[in-house]
Amino acid sequence: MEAKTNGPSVNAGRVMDGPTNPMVTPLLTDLYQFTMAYAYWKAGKHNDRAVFDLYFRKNPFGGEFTVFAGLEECIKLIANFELTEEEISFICETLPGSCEEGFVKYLRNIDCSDVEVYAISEGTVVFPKVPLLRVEGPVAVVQLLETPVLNLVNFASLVATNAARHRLVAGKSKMLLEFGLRRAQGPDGAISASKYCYIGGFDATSNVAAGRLFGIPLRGTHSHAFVSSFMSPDEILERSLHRSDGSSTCEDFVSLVQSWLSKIQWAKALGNTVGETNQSELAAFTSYALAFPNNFLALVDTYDVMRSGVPNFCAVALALNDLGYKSVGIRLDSGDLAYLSGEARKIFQIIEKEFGLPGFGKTSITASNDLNEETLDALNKQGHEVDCYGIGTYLVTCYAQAALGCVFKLVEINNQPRIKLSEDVSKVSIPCKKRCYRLYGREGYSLVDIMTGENEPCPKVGERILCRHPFNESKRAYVVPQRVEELLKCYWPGKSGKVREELPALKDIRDHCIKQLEQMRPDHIRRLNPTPYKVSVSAKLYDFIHFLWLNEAPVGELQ
Ligand SMILES: Nc1ncnc2c1ncn2[C@@H]1O[C@H](COP(=O)(O)OP(=O)(O)OP(=O)(O)O)[C@@H](O)[C@H]1O
Ligand SMILES: O=P(O)(O)OC[C@H]1O[C@H](OP(=O)(O)OP(=O)(O)O)[C@H](O)[C@@H]1O
Ligand SMILES: O=C(O)c1cccnc1
Ligand SMILES: [Mg+2]
Repeated sequence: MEAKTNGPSVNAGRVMDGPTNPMVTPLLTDLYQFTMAYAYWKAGKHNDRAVFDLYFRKNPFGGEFTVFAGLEECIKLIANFELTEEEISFICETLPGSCEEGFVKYLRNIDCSDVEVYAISEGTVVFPKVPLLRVEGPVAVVQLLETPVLNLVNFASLVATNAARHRLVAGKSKMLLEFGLRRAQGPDGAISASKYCYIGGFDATSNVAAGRLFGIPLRGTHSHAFVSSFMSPDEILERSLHRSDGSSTCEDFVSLVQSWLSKIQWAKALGNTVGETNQSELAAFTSYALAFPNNFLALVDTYDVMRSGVPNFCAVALALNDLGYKSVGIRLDSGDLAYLSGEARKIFQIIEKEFGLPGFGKTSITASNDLNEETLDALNKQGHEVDCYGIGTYLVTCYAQAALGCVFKLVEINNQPRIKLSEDVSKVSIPCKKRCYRLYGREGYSLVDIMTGENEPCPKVGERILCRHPFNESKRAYVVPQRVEELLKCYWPGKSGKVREELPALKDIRDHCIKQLEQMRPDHIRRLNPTPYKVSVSAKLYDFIHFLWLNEAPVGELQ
C-alpha cells in the first residue's frame, strides 16, 4: 500500500502528507456525522465551539495498561481534511431530503484550520478515562472527525498493547517477529498491525510492504513448501560454493554436507542416535545454504525434528563452517516447543564440543505455530531454549479482545461544560476542557494521573495535591509529586498560534513505548491480577462534575 494522499495539505499554512491508507478521507465517517452537520448548519450552530475528548473506559486483555497509538495518522487526516467536489456531490445526493446550496458552499470550505488538537504522545502508556486526544473546533467539523479518529486510534492502540503484552511475557532478550500478514483482517489490518506491533516492542515483521512503508526491519525464514518441493540431493545442479573470504571454491558442497552428516551419524558424543535422515529435506537445506550461505536458517519440522531436521541442519551448518560461514539457526513450527527447543539446544552444545565449533551451542532457535501470551507464559514456566518467536494470528487479530472501545464525547460547547449521564457510573463522561498530568513519586514510578479544569493551576513538584476518584467520594489521596508531566500536548494548533509538536519517527515512538513500560510499577503490568493504576480529578473538578450531574439529572417522583 503506497502512501498516497489527496495531495499535501496547505491547511493552516502547513504541509503534511496524508494518512498511510488512501481510504482515510473525510468520507470515512458515519452517515450521522454528515446529517448532524447539515442540521447544525440549518440551525446556525455549525460554528459553535466544541471540545471533545477521545478516551477509553477499560484496559484491554484483562490488563491494567494500554499503549496509545494511531496519533500520527489522526494528525495526517486532520492536516488534509478537505472534501473534493465529487465527495460533496455524493454527500448531497446521499443526505435525506434536499440539500440547500448554502450547505454545499459550506462543505466546500470546511477544513481543520480552526481545529485544535491536544494529545498524549504516541507510544505512551495510558489509562482509562484520561483523554488521549482533546479536539476543539467548530462543532460540525469536529463531529465529522469523530468516526475516523476513533477508527485510527482503536485498533492501533489495541494491537500495540497486544504486542507490548507479548513482549512483557517473552522478556527483553527474545527476538519477536510479527508474522501476521496472511491472517490479519484485510490489507489495512495487516499493515496497521505490522506498524503498531513494532511500536509495542516487536523487533521486525515479515510484511514487506510495511517494511518499505515504515522502515520496519524485515525478517523471515522459509516455509514447509520449500522443504517438501525437493525430492533428492541429485536435483542440485550448481554445487559449488566460494569460501566466505573468496580465497577458494568448494566444487561439491553437496558432498561436503554428506560427509558431515556421516560424521554426525558416527559421533559417539551423540550416542549413535542419528540414523538415516530425510534426504529430500537435506537437499532443501543444502540448496537454501547455497543461496544464502551467510544467512542459513532451516525450518526443521517438516518430517521429524530430532531424527531428521536437526541433524540435517547441523550437517549443512558444519559444511558451511568449513567454508567460513556462520549459520543462523533453526525454526520449529510444530510439536512441543519447550521440549524440542531443549533437545535441539543439547545437540548444538554437543556439536560445539565434539567438532570444536565455538558458539555453535548458542545457535538461534526460532519458534512459531499459534503462539500467544498464554503459550509464551507456559513455555517460560516449563523452561525452554527458544531465542526468537514468530507470532501471527493471535497477535494481529487481537484474538483475545476484539476492540478497545475508545469513545469521543462532547465535554464543552461555547465554553459551557457538558456531561453525559448513564445508569452505569463508568459511562458518565468527565465534563470540561481539561488538562491532564502524570504525577511521579519518590521511587521514580508514576503514582497517579490527574485531570484538572483548564484554568486551574498546574500541580507543582513538592506541593501536596488532593487527587480524587472522579465518581467515588471515599476514594481520594494526597500526593506530593517529585515530578509532574503534562500529558496533553499541542499536535495541531489551529489558529491559536501555539507551536505544533513534531510527529516523531516510528523508531522514536517505539523507544518511547519501551521506556514507558520499563518505568511502570511492575504490579500494574503483571499478567495475573494486576493492580489498577489510579486516575483522578482535582478537588475543584470533582465538585464541578457532581454539581453538573445534579443539575442535569432530573429528580424522580415516587408515587
Ligand atoms: N511446551 C508447550 N507448552 C504449551 N503450549 C505449547 C507447547 N509447545 C507448543 N505449544 C502450543 O501448542 C499448540 C499445538 O498445536 P497443534 O497441536 O495444532 O500443533 P502441532 O500438532 O504441534 O503441529 P501441526 O499440527 O501444525 O503439525 C500450539 O498452539 C503451540 O503454540
Ligand atoms: O501460527 P501463527 O501465529 O499464525 O504464525 C504464522 C504461521 O504461519 C505459517 O504457517 P501457516 O500457519 O500458514 O501454516 P502451518 O500452520 O500449516 O505451518 C508459519 O509457519 C506459522 O505457523
Ligand atoms: O518467515 C517466516 O518464517 C514466516 C513468515 C510468515 C508466516 N510464517 C512464517
Ligand atoms: Mg499455522
